[in-house]
Amino acid sequence: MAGGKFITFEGIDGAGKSSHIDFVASLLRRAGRTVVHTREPGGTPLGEKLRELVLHEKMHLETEALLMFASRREHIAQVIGPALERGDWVISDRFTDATFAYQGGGRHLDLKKLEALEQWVHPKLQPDLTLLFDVPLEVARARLDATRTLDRFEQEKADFFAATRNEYLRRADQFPNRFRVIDSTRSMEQVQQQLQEIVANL
Ligand SMILES: Nc1ncnc2c1ncn2[C@@H]1O[C@H](COP(=O)(O)OP(=O)(O)OP(=O)(O)O)[C@@H](O)[C@H]1O
Ligand SMILES: Cc1cn([C@H]2C[C@H](O)[C@@H](COP(=O)(O)O)O2)c(=O)[nH]c1=O
Repeated sequence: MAGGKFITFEGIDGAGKSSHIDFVASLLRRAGRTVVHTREPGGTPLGEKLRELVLHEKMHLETEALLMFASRREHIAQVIGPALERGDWVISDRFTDATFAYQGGGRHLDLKKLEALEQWVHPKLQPDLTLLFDVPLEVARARLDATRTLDRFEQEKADFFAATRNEYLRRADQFPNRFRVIDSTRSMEQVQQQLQEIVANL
């Protein structure tokens, strides 16, 4: 795929990633890039229907993981792949690292099964850059409690988020060339400053 780059935003619920996506998108647009801003699960009409299901219906752990990858398959076919082919830059609020962190780390699904699904669904596609917004659980929880009605994931207990966060950090260690860990306990301005430096170096 020529020209464009694929940037993903990750972190436990309430870490602050969504607050900074528009900021990064506008930095890139100012630099003359065409930006496609999307999200997972979701990003397509079918993916958004699957999002409603996985965020609100009780289901078997493996069904949940398979639906995440079903949504992703459609997302790559309809949105991510064509955008990168056109040379656009794609910013996605979550991608496959979220499945490893939430279903693998948080729910303890065998990582080998997830690796097999990843190989099936996108054997050649990986983000060029993954921004991991990292905060202690209590900070994330306080931010969520202050702002919204919680979905099925957001209602999980502290040990689920501890395991999810650990898996994110383990992957950041495993793929240091792709991940940048953002200390999201800092102020919005400080986080934006760091993002500006990262984007300038892309
Ligand atoms: N650096 C920060 N300092 C203080 N508050 C922040 C910071 N970043 C985000 N917030 C606030 O925390 C709340 C949650 O942020 P946001 O929705 O961006 O989190 P998120 O990681 O995208 O969560 P989710 O994945 O559940 O959507 C928002 O009210 C936001 O304004
Ligand atoms: C892609 C993906 C997402 N999730 C979870 C993580 C979040 O709790 C929700 C998505 O909502 P948000 O607005 O981005 O916070 O879904 C998951 O468990 N597995 C995945 O692969």
